[in-house]
Amino acid sequence: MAQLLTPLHGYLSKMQAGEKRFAKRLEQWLEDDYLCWYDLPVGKRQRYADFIIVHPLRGLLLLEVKDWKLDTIHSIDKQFATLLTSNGLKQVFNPLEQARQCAYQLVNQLEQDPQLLSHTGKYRGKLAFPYGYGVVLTNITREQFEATDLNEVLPWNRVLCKDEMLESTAPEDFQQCLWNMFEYQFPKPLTLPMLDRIRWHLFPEIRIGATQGCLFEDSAESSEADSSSLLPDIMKVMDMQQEQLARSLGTGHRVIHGVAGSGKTLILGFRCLYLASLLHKPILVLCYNIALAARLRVLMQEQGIADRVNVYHFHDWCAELLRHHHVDPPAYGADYLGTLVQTVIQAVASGHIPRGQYGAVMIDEGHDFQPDWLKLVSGMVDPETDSLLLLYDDAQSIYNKDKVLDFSLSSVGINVRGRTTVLKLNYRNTDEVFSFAHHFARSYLQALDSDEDHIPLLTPQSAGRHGLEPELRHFDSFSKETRTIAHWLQHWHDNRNMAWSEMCVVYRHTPQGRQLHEALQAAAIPCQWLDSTKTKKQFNPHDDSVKLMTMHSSKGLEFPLVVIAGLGFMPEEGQDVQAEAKLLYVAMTRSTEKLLLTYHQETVFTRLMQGLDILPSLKEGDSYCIQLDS
Ligand SMILES: Nc1ncnc2c1ncn2[C@@H]1O[C@H](COP(=O)(O)OP(=O)(O)OP(=O)(O)O)[C@@H](O)[C@H]1O
Repeated sequence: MAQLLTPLHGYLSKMQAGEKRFAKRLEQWLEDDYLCWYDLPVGKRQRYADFIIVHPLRGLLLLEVKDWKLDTIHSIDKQFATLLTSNGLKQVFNPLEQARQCAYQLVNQLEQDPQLLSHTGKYRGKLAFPYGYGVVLTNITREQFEATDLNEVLPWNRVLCKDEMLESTAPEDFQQCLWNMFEYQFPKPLTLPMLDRIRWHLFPEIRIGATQGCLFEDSAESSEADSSSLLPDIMKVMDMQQEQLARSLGTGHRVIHGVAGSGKTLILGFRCLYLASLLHKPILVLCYNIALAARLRVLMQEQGIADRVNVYHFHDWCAELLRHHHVDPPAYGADYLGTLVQTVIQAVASGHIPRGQYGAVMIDEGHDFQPDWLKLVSGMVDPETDSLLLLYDDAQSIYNKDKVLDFSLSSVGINVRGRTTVLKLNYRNTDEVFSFAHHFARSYLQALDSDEDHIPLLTPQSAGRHGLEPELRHFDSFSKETRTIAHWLQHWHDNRNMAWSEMCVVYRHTPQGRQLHEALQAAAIPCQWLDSTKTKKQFNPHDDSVKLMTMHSSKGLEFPLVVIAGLGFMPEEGQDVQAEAKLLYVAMTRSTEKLLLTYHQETVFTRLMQGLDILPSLKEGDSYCIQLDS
């Protein structure tokens, strides 16, 4: 079965009858290695092709689908067709010319990418794979076609007719009609990286990295020669599952249950961008973590949609709702936050705060939300769109002390039967960091009963990127630990060309944060300490400073280098060991490249880590850390 990357269920209502039939045939009759998209704007000039099909050996095919009947075609030439409609004669483009132009635009763009070209032989300098284009006439049979002179403007091999896509048609015959539309065949199949590059060029919105998130290229007029010199060597795009998921999120409620680093926030970004161009009401993005909310706000600003997407951490949103609707907030005191939430819930119940205010609501890190919060938030979605997305990873639930999600989602107004997707592949961490974190945490993470309404605990898989082994370092005292960390940071900055903004130091308790901050200040290292609500709200990952924060604050964030300091203080006596282990797991999985863990006294965690045979044996002077305090 072909992979339809624009999943049919979201598009069937938009499709003409013939398009629906054709899409179903593609899904049924093409094998797994065919990729198909429907009705997406492609490339620089944002032209639409009804269908795009890519196959590793066959190449790239663009198709226009027409439900025309023979007697509705008044006249047709190579450029235009005149149709008899209920409103009289109507002139439209010849569909083959449409498909041809779209194909040439794309081919021109793809030919700017040296990695997609042949470098030898007669096709040197041309695409290293074939391409074709054609027309599907869903209401004209081959016999009818041949009885006319249509062949003069629609060559027979570039047309697939009604009787070639019937239920009774043999799949091989259907495929043959598609392959007749290619003029050439190449012996070598497209490699996976080439397929990713093609997707990168076709659909800017699925790019990851510098240009990730653009739904539209900067300028349709920008010179192709210019852009070719800027093409990255490695093109990162969403994987097929992520792309399919991102494109399939239509109306209704949806849960994405993904392991740490599986691209949940990436999909949220795609979704915001897409919906911002469609919806009239604002979009609400909520999370629990203040620093994550700040990071997401930066993301929305970078996408140019900050005016249409409201990002808050949950309690900030509650306070903002009260302010905006002139409802008195509770007095500061014990359980201020709990009372704040209850005040909002009551104000909504009494009609002082209207429901359904948002065109779409997205909840990142939904595992930290309590049932009454989710109920409140789900009531805020405009019933017309009913668009709610909950992103979730139980292994990272670090705030709820009680058993997490020990309630059904339907009990809080979230209806996701049949609409839960699981993402298991961790892209953020290197295989080394990922294995270390996973081996450490797995004995503490217990699976909950799972059905679609309750969220199971997932076993993550590594995407397989390799890097340095994590390191665990012991010191005689915590003060020596903090001074050494400061020295290492300086070393990486000066000798390893690492920007300050790429480094993060995390700790468990405030006194350790203070000591670390003092050590970094004493070493004159630019440092942003997220020690208050104000500084967390000001967090900007791009600021040229080392970030210092608690493990809780680090959730949802990522940095090339993560130093986890003060392991000797974890877990403290009387603390819930499982909860502390989860917290440590969250902190470890923030690292995209290097992970360093430090401690000054043994604990149950450091002993467990030393027992993990994946830790490297440390040789003096032979590590990426530098020797200090000789
Ligand atoms: N298909 C992919 N190819 C390459 N990199 C990817 C892919 N998907 C995600 N990433 C990268 O992996 C990292 C983690 O993605 P993201 O922050 O969206 O994950 P997450 O599921 O929200 O993680 P967490 O729950 O731990 O916060 C990001 O740097 C993102 O760019």
